[in-house]
Amino acid sequence: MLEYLRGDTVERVTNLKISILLPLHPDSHRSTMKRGLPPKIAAIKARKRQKLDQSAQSSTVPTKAASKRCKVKLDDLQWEEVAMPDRLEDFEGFYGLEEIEDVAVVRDAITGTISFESSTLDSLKKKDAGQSHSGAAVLHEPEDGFSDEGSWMGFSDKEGGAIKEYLDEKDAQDLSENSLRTMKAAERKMKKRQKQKKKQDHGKTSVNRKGAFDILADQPLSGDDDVDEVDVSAWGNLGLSSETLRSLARLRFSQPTLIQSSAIPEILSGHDVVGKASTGSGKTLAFGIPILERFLASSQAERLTPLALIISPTRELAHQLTAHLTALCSGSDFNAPSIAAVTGGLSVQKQRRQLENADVVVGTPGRLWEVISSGQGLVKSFKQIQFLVVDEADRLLSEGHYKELGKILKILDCDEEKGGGDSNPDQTPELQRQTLVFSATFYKGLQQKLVGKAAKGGDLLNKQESMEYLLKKVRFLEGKPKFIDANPSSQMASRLKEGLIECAGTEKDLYLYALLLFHPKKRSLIFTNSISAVRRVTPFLQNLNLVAHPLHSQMPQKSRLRSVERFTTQPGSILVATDVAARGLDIPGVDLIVHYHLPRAADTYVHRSGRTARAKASGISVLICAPEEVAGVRRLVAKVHARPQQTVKSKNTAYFIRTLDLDRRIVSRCKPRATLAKKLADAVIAKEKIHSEDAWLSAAAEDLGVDYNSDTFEAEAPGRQGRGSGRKKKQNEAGATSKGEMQALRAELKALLSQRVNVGVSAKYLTGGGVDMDALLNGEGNAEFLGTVDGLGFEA
Ligand SMILES: Nc1ncnc2c1ncn2[C@@H]1O[C@H](COP(=O)(O)OP(=O)(O)OP(=O)(O)O)[C@@H](O)[C@H]1O
Repeated sequence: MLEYLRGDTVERVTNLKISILLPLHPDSHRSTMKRGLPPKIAAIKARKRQKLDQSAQSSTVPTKAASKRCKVKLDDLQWEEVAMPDRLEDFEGFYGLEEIEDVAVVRDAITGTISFESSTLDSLKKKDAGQSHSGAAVLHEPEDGFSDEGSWMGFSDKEGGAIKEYLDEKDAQDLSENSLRTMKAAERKMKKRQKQKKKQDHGKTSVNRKGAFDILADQPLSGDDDVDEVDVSAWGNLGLSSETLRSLARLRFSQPTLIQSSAIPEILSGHDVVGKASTGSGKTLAFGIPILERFLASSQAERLTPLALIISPTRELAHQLTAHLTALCSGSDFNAPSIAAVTGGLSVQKQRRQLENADVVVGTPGRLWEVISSGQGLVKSFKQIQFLVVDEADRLLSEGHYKELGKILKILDCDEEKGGGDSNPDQTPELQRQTLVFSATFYKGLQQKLVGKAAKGGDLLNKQESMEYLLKKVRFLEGKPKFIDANPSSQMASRLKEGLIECAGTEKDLYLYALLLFHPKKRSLIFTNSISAVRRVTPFLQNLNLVAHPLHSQMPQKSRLRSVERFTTQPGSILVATDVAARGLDIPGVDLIVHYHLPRAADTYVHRSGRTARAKASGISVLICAPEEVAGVRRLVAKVHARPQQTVKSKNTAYFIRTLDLDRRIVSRCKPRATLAKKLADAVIAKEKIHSEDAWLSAAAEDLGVDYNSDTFEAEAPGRQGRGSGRKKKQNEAGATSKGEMQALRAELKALLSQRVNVGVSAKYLTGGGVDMDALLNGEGNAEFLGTVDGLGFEA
């Protein structure tokens, strides 16, 4: 039986476990501060003691029920501190939790006074009697310790010595328990590695169901015979181990990219590095290879804490980085490091378990903070990492994203033994880790926002400014990191073609569809600025028989991964996404990027466009904009292409993004089907919305005990004529489309989709590459239209 203990209202309970949360202050004899222990160490000790006590009791005390109880004062009870989650140490020792087991709370039936009974002292006495626990404390009969009034008088000196002896013994056991745990952890790690090795030997992967990123991890494997034929001599002067060179051969990476050849030697020599290089230029391996080298060089037995922590702004990127680094080690003849992804949307418990064995941890700031700070001992373990990598650094350090990263950095940097932290810089411990910061973009606007000024424009930061900005946010080993700018003149991929399509704001859906028809069966990524647009555009395209998948942050994590997986595996599929997909995603074979909504900032334009033309591939990035947006877009793109010393205003040299030529007759032929597809999509969305609003209002009305009728509510609700009423009206109209009307619309659309739109198309497109003759002859391509985006005015 268990009851709450509240002042003197407590009833007699047996085997009560009392847990109280009490403020610790220096005067309290239970305070961890009084014992001179930092809260965390006290917590660990308490945990160990608790375990030992439990095992001692289970081995020495016959049963709790059978043991004899004696009266004891509340304050004389053997309170035990409870290990607190690391996060609570942020309260700087203000709170502590203590608990005690096996205490009976007794209320005198006549006087109503409360007293406590415990059998713990009794059990200690039994240990002394040498029943099973050698060297246990010597205690007198519990009754001897009580005064005539029955209150506990405390231990004599002799007895105090006995307790000390008992505790000393426990300390010795603490030590051996500690080493036992260390050995067990090492054993677990070794077993895991052996398992991995076995799987590698059998050419298996550790995942049953391959997701998008698992596929990436498996991708580059080839037979060992082929590996010997890959010439990796170009990596020769970077000082890499034979194991890493073999892995690179397996990946068929015969030479390093510029950022890799510049950054790897610096990192290997122990420097902090800030690396800037264009999208798709191999920044992941620029930090991944040195981490692998350090892993191979260090003895596995001596490392029981993670070697590296890699922080990514999005979940998808975190999983991709995990897969990319796994691919580097897949099929290798060495024991591969264990790489754990710690991202939101997946089980925290599972991730905590994975962390126990992880050599490299890749995660998003929010989940990392949650897992590290609420775990026990994880902060200590992460303080020992040798590499901290901040990928997409300008994003992670920007306003709105820095909060959680800042908390992680603070907790890793603070010395809890001295009460240090960034509020107490003198006591901030010396750094042991290297910090590696990577991105394709570092923006001035970011820095201005962070120092509280309004951001004007989005000018690129030069080296000096980037440094000043970074030094404010991140601690570096040497005070000043090495700054490596692999592409000082441009952050856009060299094989990227850019263009814009001008159309009325209300016709973006139509032009998007037409653009996709000009680009049949090619993997396309469409960016919008809002989740609602993703929800609308995806079914619109699906209604037009295009294979489209949604991706936004409000989707469940499993659906997010599924969308990316399908986009990666289905040829010619389309991903409609918010900017959650803008950074870092490395999906092979993305041919076309469409900015359905204009990017809000120059860095977003760079990163969105960077999802194509990666490594040595080529690709196309197209902005769809309304006439009034064109001038702004041109300025934004010119800014992105401006060289560091060049002003955007110097018209002669400024980059000028071309307007693409879509055959307007084809666009107008697409209009009826696009209109129908939009109508159908809007109707479905409106029905869903009305249904969910209705369900919410019905539930609210039920809670309030009032009747709810949606029609009356609509008619009588105040303020319904105000802002948004037009949209609401449209939504209601769309939602009112009957089943029969929907069926008729679908049939009409089906008939339209069975016709080709480019019958009798201008010969200009046939001869100018507008029609893909190979696809036509092979019976491939789009059923409605045969063409390629090269017909849009790009030079072949
Ligand atoms: N040395 C190399 N040779 C050939 N391909 C490489 C090499 N290094 C990396 N790659 C490939 O290049 C692609 C892009 O690499 P990665 O994702 O690291 O780019 P990134 O610079 O981080 O891009 P972003 O800025 O968009 O995040 C990946 O598919 C990767 O496998």
